[in-house]
Amino acid sequence: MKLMLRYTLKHKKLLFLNFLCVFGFIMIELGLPTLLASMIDKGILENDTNYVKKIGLLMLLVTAVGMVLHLGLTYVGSRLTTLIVMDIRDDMYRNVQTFSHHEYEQLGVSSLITRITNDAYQVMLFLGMVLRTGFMTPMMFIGSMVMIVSQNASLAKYVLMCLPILILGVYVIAKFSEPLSKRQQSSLDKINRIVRENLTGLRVVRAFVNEKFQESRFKKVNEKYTKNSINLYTLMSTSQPAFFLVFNIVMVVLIWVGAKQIEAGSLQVGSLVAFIEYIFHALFSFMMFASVFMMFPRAEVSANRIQEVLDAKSDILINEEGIKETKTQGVIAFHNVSFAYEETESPVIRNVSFEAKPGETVAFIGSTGSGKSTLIQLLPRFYDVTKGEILIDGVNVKDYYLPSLREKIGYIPQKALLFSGTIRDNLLFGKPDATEEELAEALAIAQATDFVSKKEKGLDEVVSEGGSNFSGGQKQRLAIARALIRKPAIYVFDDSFSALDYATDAQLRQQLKAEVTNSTVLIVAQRVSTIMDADKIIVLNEGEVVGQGTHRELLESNDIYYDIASSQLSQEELLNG
Ligand SMILES: Nc1ncnc2c1ncn2[C@@H]1O[C@H](COP(=O)(O)OP(=O)(O)OP(=O)(O)O)[C@@H](O)[C@H]1O
Repeated sequence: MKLMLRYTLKHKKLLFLNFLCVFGFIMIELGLPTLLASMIDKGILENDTNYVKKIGLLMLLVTAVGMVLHLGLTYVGSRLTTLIVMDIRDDMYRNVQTFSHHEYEQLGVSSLITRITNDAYQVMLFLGMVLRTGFMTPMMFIGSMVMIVSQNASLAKYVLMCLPILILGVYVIAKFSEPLSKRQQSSLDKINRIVRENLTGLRVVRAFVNEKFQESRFKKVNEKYTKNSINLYTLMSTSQPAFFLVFNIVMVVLIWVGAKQIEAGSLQVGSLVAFIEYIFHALFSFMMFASVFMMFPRAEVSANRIQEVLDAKSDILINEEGIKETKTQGVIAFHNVSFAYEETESPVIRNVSFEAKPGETVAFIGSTGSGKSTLIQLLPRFYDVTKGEILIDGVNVKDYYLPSLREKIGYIPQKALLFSGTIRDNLLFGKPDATEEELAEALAIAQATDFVSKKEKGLDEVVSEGGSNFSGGQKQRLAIARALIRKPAIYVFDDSFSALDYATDAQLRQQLKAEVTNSTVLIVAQRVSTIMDADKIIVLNEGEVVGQGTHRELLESNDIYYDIASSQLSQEELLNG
């Protein structure tokens, strides 16, 4: 509720206009039955045609004004709700951008997508309803009740008698709809997750001929969602017939009692017609308000899910006051660094220390799961160390203004990711103002000139979602070119050469070496041939450094390194390495 109120109050002018339209519309709606009563009693029953015409014209005019106000109300209400939801989505997206990997993992990417799209949409539906009818109906109800009681108190008691029954019904429906709404949104999260997994992993699903299994997985969650939705909508839809039953009973009683009063001469026909009109307004307003009230738990569930995203604070803050400039560029020092993921009990990095200077290449090798990727992700603060410290240019990474820290680092992830757009767009992602020469130079070093020039549109070739129209090796080379364009002080290659053939890998590293003479290079690799020229190789085993040195030194002194190298290189390569 607070969330919706906060965002609505940001648009005070539109809100005021909304109120104005509501107020005018109510005045008109409440005035019409009185005009009608007067037309019947003073015009029709007394055969005064002029009076009928006069009041008829007045009613027409009033109805026209009412229509304009109604149109205004719909326009202002829609504008207001779309603006509110736009603000909510913007704020959610902005906050999600600041999340560390930990918050992404905790909330789940699929759930975040549902929250930004569907939950925001649910809030929009509810607010639309509130703005159009939520304010109007209570006022209309109160106004109509005042007219009902003031016109005929003896008939009014029948209307008042049915109100507690209606209120109880609305309360019961709202109470039951809340848990159903919660379940509905969480099954939507699951649908989203399975669709996402299935579509991104379509090739694996097909290769393993697992379509039937995946289909049944999807069917299961889809059925659950449908069942929940049916229960929710059934619950909501019982409200209308029940309401009309009560409404019709009240009408029958009123017409019965009213007819008797007319017979006794204590009530005029026109007054009874106006009275019935007011009752219709009162009960109809009540029903509309009840619908808003019943929609509230559903919207509240969504609003709470949105609030959760807005409240989630990253443990890795931007640090506005942090250091932006340093004297040196690219000096790295890890001091007794340990790290544990929140989900894992024991540390996956244990007491790691090493140093790297500009012009040096430091490589990491070790069995899968030994902690190589985790270790280098601590550098740009994708995660924060649990113990120890990491210094870049003598400053603890935590003391930097976060964007300045990340600007120092050219990070090329294990899984090359391209954005949809063109090749040029993807390269400019690294440096928006890069010149044509800079683009060409980066492509040349990354060994990408050849395949890019063979594309029909060259740099303007379209990149599909996730870069699916490029091979794994091409994607890796474009991802490397994107990082090279920035000319950062530190390069971090997380197994970024794995999809390249040996010759391209060797050419790329050779050109890279000539290009990045003043930068510090960290390379994670599975292939010994990729890192054997490194100035320092660090061997990791279960998160611990079990060896440091050059290729030659490690071959002689480190069994784990020797085993890895001998499983990949020929005897000749081992000896000449
Ligand atoms: N997000 C995560 N949450 C929890 N545990 C994780 C997470 N990412 C990795 N791990 C665990 O941390 C350990 C180190 O993983 P890491 O990816 O750093 O290894 P690696 O040496 O880079 O492996 P590979 O060579 O296969 O890429 C593994 O045991 C892995 O299961």
